[in-house]
Amino acid sequence: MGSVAAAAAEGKGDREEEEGAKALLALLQRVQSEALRLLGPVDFDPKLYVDLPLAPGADRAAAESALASVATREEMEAYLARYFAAAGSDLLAADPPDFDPEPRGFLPRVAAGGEARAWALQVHALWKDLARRVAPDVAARPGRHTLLPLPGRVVVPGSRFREVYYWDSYWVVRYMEQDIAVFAELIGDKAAAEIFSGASKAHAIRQSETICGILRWNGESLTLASPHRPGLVPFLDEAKSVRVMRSLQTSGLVYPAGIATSVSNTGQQWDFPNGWAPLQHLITEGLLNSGSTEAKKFAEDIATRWVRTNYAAYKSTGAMHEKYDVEACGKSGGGGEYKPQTGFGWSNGVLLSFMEEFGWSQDKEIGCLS
Ligand SMILES: OC[C@H]1O[C@H](O[C@H]2O[C@H](CO)[C@@H](O)[C@H](O)[C@H]2O)[C@H](O)[C@@H](O)[C@@H]1O
Repeated sequence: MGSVAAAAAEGKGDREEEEGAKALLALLQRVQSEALRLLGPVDFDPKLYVDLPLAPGADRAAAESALASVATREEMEAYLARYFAAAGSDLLAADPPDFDPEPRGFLPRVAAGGEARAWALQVHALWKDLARRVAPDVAARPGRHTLLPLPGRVVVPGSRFREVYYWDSYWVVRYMEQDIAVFAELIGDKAAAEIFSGASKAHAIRQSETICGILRWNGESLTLASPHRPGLVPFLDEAKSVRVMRSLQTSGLVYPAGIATSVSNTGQQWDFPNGWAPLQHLITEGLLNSGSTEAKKFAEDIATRWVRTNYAAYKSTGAMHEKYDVEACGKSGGGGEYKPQTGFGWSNGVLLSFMEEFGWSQDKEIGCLS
């Protein structure tokens, strides 16, 4: 085939894939509505349906027609098994061959031989479970998947959150810029692609100069790289820092196991009594960046509560959680639209970041103080 003809054929193929992707989304929306009708709200997780890739060899048009005759929960199960592959099956485990179970410079201020360090190493090992790569079929036949292809390894939050998440990634890995550059390229935003690609390269250079506290696989950092992020948390002068701290201390948000998300108990997950790792981290960073010794002590106090509750919950459940209940040490969070999830990207990143920043001495109790 001549090059013009080949390019035309390729363009036609791209258009077909694009139309296929739109049609798949429309079909999955219909499947989702049907599933809600048949399963009822309790057993229904809306995210499952939008994550379904077409099964190898399954025909989308046939799946569209067959949906009309699905009338029971059992028929829905059979229908899904026939036409779709499992949700998340287009993200493959990506066990990093060069994973170092205890990298050089790992948490230098956490006492060797202690319980805290043994646990931190277990949390570090969780990155292996959370590493994924996108299956080759996603790029080859995008019309059969709802996932966007990313070129390298990625780290996912965990459980039902099977793909890369926007702000979660900040607490997981600084290399997020690389992924944003790819997404920007995909939607044709060349300017954004250049900015984020440049930022990614700049971080890569800075990362190679920073040794302590950065864990690497293949030259990529997999934890929150530095506890100090200029730009994200503003620097306040000492007087303002103390005012902000007092206001936080009297806000009704400070609890034995961390800072609550809000004072309203609505049953929603971003409300009381839940505490989320990124918020503990942002507040702690802000206090640390202040010129006030008292604010810095308060930052350590918040981090200590958070580490203890994470530890106690890990000991009793064997998992790191997406959110925690700040009312009691060792209790994971709940509420909202889906079952509480474990894994968990940003919780692990914040925990390791706190351990790095504040250390943990041999004689400091890691469990809950009763
Ligand atoms: O269904 C409620 C929300 O669930 C997701 O958001 C939650 O998990 C994300 C991944 O950890 C996290 O980035 C977000 O802050 C959490 O609220 C989903 O991404 C949301 O679209 C959805 O509304």
